[in-house]
Amino acid sequence: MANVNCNPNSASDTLTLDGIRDSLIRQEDSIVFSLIERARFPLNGKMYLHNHASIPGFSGSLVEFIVRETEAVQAKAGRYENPEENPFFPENLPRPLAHPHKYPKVLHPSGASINMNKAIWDFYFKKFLPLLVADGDDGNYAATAASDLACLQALSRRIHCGKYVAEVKFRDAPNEYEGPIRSQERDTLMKLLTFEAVEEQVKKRVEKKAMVFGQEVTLNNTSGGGKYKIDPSLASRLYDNWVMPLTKEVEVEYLLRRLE
Ligand SMILES: O=C(O)C(=O)C[C@]1(C(=O)O)C=C[C@@H](O)C=C1
Repeated sequence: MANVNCNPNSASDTLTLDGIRDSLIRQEDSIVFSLIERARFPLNGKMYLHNHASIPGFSGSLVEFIVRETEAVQAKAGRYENPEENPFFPENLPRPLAHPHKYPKVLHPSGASINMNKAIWDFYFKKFLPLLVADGDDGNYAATAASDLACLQALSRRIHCGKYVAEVKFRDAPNEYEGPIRSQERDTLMKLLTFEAVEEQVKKRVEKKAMVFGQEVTLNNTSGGGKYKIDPSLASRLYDNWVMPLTKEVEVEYLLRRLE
């Protein structure tokens, strides 16, 4: 079974760039499926309006309400004890009530302070979502918000795996990275960690996954006539414009702190 985790399952599992890339490839499936699920609903724009839902004792949009409440429940169950998981609303999260699982510590401790979720929230709602879904309002707000959260969590998990990618790149070539880390040269670090050929493959594969997962499956061999549940080129654009640039930003931020 392909590994969905960037964090190794046990302290003895070695961290390798190939292993982490395999996990990123597996996570593409989760991301593409979550987009297909969200695209079942129209925009349902009222969900995103501040205070439109008039929830007693709560100030914010309905989607914010659902994300905050869901994160609180998941925090109690220990979700954010996993160093791969980052909450969208980290303030005042309840402590875990469930018996904690011991995750192997492979990251530098200062990596925990990196949380890119504000940028993820902003691009997802302001730029990406209007391209993904049809205009309109079908009133299915709670189900729609739950599917937004599934997209956000899958994207956040993938983008924050940049911490593991950066850690393994540093361990594989400390001599190359130490100089630019000491002089805090962002641009040099960005160049060192970029592999354009890999990025091209990622974009092509994600587009293909959107075609394969988003086609109509029938029992006779007639295809859906080239109709897909989401536009395959949009999946590739999502990675090109936001997912990979933010993953690289996580990698740079991590490396800048790596020798603290
Ligand atoms: O695979 C890597 O080396 C990564 O750093 C991940 C990733 C990506 O986000 O997919 C980001 C930067 C590289 O240029 C290639 C791919």
